[in-house]
Amino acid sequence: MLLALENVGHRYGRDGDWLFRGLTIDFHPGEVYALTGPSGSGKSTLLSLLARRSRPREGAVRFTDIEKVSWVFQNPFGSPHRTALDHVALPILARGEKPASAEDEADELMSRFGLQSVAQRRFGDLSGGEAQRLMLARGLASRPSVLLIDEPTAQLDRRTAERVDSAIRAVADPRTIVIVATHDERTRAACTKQLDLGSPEGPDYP
Ligand SMILES: Nc1ncnc2c1ncn2[C@@H]1O[C@H](COP(=O)(O)OP(=O)(O)OP(=O)(O)O)[C@@H](O)[C@H]1O
Repeated sequence: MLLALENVGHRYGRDGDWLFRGLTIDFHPGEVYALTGPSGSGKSTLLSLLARRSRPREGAVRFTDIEKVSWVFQNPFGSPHRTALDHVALPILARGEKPASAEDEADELMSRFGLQSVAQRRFGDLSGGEAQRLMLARGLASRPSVLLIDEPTAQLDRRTAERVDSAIRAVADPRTIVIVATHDERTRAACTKQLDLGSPEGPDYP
């Protein structure tokens, strides 16, 4: 499995400023990549290219054996009346697992993200940090080749954000390439590799 950028550059419009150019990097499963840079540096744009939602103006994004790309958005969303556990079990059932093994796998994911005690709580009653961690667990439950996470701590206070940062470490998975767009220095530090779109000398590579 390979996800790679080869000399990728992007700008909007024919005469727009280049957001980034010459990005070349291979992304590997098991790593958690922080994608950082100031507002407007192109983090969301690069996530869209990696999700195949748009194509780069120059260079190429290579997808080899990438079957599924999932997103975790900035604002957690779910079914307010369903339990937290259901949110994780459903994508496992959707993969075709039997109910008993879906339940075991969902339990394992809930404990991995410190959510055992809220497993039977309704989604609508979760705190912001719990809901955000649940989104990470749900993201992994669908077993994507690539998991894109957009600003996971933007809406959270500092203490809650710290628990999400430790969940960022838990999201590392040998089957999955994880890429986290973030402004947050602590979230960045929680990742295993860093890709900075905003450094004065141009992009920094891991
Ligand atoms: N569809 C579009 N058409 C024209 N310009 C766009 C489009 N999408 C984004 N831009 C511009 O491209 C630049 C980069 O936007 P992008 O959202 O990728 O940055 P970002 O680093 O994710 O910013 P933030 O941290 O504020 O979310 C911004 O100046 C934005 O206004």
